[in-house]
Amino acid sequence: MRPTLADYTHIASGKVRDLYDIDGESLLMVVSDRISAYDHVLETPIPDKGRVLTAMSVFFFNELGVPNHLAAAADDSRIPEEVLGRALIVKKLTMIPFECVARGYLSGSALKDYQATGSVCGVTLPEGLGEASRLEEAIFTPATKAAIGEHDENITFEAVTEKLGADLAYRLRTETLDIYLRASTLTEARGLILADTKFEFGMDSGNNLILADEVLTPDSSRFWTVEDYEPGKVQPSFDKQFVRDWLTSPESGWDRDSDSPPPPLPDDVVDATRKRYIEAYERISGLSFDEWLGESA
Ligand SMILES: Nc1ncnc(-c2cnn(Cc3cccc(F)c3)c2)c1Cl
Repeated sequence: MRPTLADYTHIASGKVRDLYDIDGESLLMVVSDRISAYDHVLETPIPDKGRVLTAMSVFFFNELGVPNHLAAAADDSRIPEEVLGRALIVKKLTMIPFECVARGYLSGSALKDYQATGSVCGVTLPEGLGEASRLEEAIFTPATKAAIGEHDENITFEAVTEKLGADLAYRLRTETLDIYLRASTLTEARGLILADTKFEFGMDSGNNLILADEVLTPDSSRFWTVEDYEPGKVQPSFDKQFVRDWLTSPESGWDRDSDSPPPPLPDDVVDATRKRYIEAYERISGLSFDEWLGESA
């Protein structure tokens, strides 16, 4: 007989995820089927999104072979039935208060910083770069963790050093770039560009650096297709483009610049998006999503 979520203490919520305390040492990280777009959490869930993103994190935690916070199998008996397949038991860590972002391509806030200053997080880049330019070498672009609804703020490596000391700052940069390089090599061989990704690290009681949170999911990363890659313009998001296109089409009746919440998504957009998440997982992992535990929504 599995426990229920009510047996656990809710301790944090992100836009699409929730964190519970199990016993003071282990946490339950629950991924919902919610999807966000244009800084709004949409009212229409994407069935199985939580399970696919959980399966992706587990695949990469196993693939990368670096110390991580997974503390039990994905079918551990402490995981409630209602979240089986989209929840993981993780070791409670002392989290490092910075988002560790690796970028192999210039996009989003990094592109804005580059266009304003010629650099990103204090790293000067070559002239003449634009939207989605591939960088000769991936860069470490740390950021402060913003509250829900706010944007993370890019900071310099020196600022991280000031806060954490040089040793830990160097280790974070090295780990972040090493993992990005290995993951992006793997995904690109399967036709998907990992343009950038965000890691979170924590320290365990033995003062070891542990890879935590979600890893290399479409919520923590930008995925583009190799096939459609064309620098100089905003690349279509592998997983969210159907949602973005519909929300900005006349059919939705929504004005992105207004404060009004986005309307519910039509079934065909939901279904196409669900299929994209499953496609990303199956192409990257080489596994069938049908084999992943939990009930398909
Ligand atoms: N292993 C860990 N130990 C201690 N704390 C965390 C931790 C705290 N915050 N977050 C991000 C977050 C916020 C909201 C919902 C989420 F599912 C995740 C992760 C972790 Cl992963």
